[in-house]
This record gives sequence, structure tokens and C-alpha cells, in this order.
Amino acid sequence: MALGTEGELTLTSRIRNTNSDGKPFTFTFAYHTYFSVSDISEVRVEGLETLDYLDNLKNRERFTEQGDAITFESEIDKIYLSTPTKIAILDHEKKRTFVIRKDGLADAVVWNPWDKKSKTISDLGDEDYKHFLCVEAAAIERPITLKPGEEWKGRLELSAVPSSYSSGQLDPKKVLE
Ligand SMILES: O=P(O)(O)OC[C@H]1O[C@@H](O)[C@H](O)[C@@H](O)[C@@H]1O
Repeated sequence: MALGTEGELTLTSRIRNTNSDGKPFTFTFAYHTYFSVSDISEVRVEGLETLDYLDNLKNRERFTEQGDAITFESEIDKIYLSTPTKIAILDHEKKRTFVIRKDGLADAVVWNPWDKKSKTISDLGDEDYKHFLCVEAAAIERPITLKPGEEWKGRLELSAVPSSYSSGQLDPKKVLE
């Protein structure tokens, strides 16, 4: 883990197959990162529009995301597939954007339990779901297989940047370039 000069946080994970029995090892991976937001209903995620996803709430059935940036009005647990290396979480109220950059992790899980499921999660207060969003850099659709001696490396970089508005719209160039 490294903290950069611009305040960006970099997490690097290495997984090696140390089996001495010659057997390969297969795994899926996700950085379960929780982002603090002012109000989940005011937040949008950019970078995942029009992508295919597996819906964890519908037995991982495959769908294609329609339309604009992702916004939130109910429980969500989706695995977006073949995602770009950059994803942004825009928080209008806080005028802050989280930028997620990733390597070696093709997928991205977007999760918020909303009100009903929150009540079943013991370490989550009933209203906590309003103030966080999980966007998780992941490798799920295509699990990683390592032969003995092989190593896999994944990398996640997180940064928070102030958002700017023009005519009530965020300038996407500032966020995604
Ligand atoms: O409690 P954790 O380990 O952060 O996981 C929370 C969520 O993480 C997501 O990756 C899963 O798709 C959800 O089903 C799960 O509930």
C-alpha cells in the first residue's frame, strides 16, 4: 500500500501458487472498497454505462446496462464486466469525485444493500446504507488460475478530487481524463 504525493492511495496485491503438489490454484478476487458519500440518492457512477453485467440479485443473470451514468434508488449488487481501467463516483453534494484506477482486474462490483438488507447486516446501522457505496475492482467472470510457481498481480489506485460544475453538469473531462 502506498500513499502518493497527490494523496492517491495505491494498493498492490500479489498472489502466488506455492503448492508443492503440482496442482493449479483458481480464485476470484475483489477489493471490497467502501466509499463514503453524502447521500446515495445523489451519487452517480461514470465509466460503466452500456456495459454488460451479472446481477447478483437475479442468480447472476447477464444484462446490458442502458443509458446514462449509474444512479441509485434501490438495492444493487451487480458485477460489471470488462470495465475500463478508470471509474468515477461523483458526489454532487460534497462536490467530490472519487477516481478508481485499476490494473489486472477486469470487472467491477457495485453494491449497496439499501434499507431492507441493511437490517440483516449486523455491523451496519439501519441508515448507514445512505452514506456509502461499494465499487469493487474485481476479477470474477474469468477466475484466475495459477500453476505452481506462478504469480498474479492486481493493482488499485484511489483518489479523491474536487468536482467542478458548469450549468449544473460535471465536466466529464476533468473526471475521466
Ligand atoms: O461485507 P463485504 O465482504 O464487504 O461484502 C459486501 C458485498 O460485497 C459484494 O462484492 C458482494 O457482491 C455482495 O453480495 C456483498 O454483500
